[in-house]
Amino acid sequence: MSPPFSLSLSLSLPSTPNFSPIKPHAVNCTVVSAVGNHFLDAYVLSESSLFVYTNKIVIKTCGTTQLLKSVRPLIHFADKLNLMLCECRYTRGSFIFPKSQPFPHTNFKEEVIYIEENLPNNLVYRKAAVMPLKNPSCSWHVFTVTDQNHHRRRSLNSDVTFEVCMTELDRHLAHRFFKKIGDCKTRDLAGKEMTELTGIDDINPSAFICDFTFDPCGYSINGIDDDRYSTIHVTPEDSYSYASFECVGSVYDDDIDIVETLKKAVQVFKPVTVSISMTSNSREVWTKVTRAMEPLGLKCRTFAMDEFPTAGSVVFETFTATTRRK
Ligand SMILES: C[S@@+](CC[C@H](N)C(=O)[O-])C[C@H]1O[C@@H](n2cnc3c(N)ncnc32)[C@H](O)[C@@H]1O
Repeated sequence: MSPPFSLSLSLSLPSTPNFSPIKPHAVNCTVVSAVGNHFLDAYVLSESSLFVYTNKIVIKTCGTTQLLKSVRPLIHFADKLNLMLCECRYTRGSFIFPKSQPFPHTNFKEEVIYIEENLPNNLVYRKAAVMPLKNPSCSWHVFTVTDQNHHRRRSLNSDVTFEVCMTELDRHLAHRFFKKIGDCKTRDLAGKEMTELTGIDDINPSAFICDFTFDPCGYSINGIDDDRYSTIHVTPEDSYSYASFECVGSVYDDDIDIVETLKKAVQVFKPVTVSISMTSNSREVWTKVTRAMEPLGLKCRTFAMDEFPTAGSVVFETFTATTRRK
């Protein structure tokens, strides 16, 4: 029997206008940098990140990429390695520029149909939900699908995955993600400098990182810490500034408290709006998160919770700044 593997896809929010990078492949993004350790390989993409484990692939893209077009080739290559897909998860926020999204990202229903059409027949247990349903301009979309052997299995581990979207970043802080005029540093050096200047290096000091600066602005970083990954992507342009942060941690970790990590990441940007999705087996973690955002001047505006086969509980909260930032 083939060993099982799982596929996790997430689409980040904005489409970034005003540039036309060379994007030769089906999904419309390319690998720009890579690191690896004993547990996983982490790739920075021109539009976000890709993490490859022996039994799992996590791919995150944004803008006008066609993320879901990766499903068929990934399954094809997994099959060549004699791996059998046992679980697939797709998540995304609401599109900021829905009309700019190319097929198959036309609407959530169509996206689910597209994924289903491209999945093997063994994945029979499906659930799709929009959270909260009543607020389509600011909601979290989750689709999970699993095979017979996995759908009842509630993972016993304490992992929690945070997917954070931040908009209207503090202008002064966002401008630190622009290259200085006349700066001829190599991308590696410029990336290292941005990582230190912005305090991103302090989010998880034990992570092995891979940072990348774009020209004339924009920044991406992947961090790997044993079997866990974290990633940040920054679009600092004033009129549509945006940053995403995603990480995996444990609800029981004391040494690297996952909620502290989350707080540090939000403080790097001091955004006006933040949405946080938490996927875990713990129903308690969201209370810690809500409490942690208050001292940062962020008030919880919406809350939604749902259960998904194998994924566990998904909690989605949105926050806005209580005082308008400059
Ligand atoms: C960090 S990159 C891609 C990450 C994506 N926005 C996300 O949130 O996942 C986006 C930023 O890089 C800049 N950029 C410059 N050249 C780019 C390229 N060739 N491809 C993608 N982004 C580029 C954009 O203007 C934007 O500020």
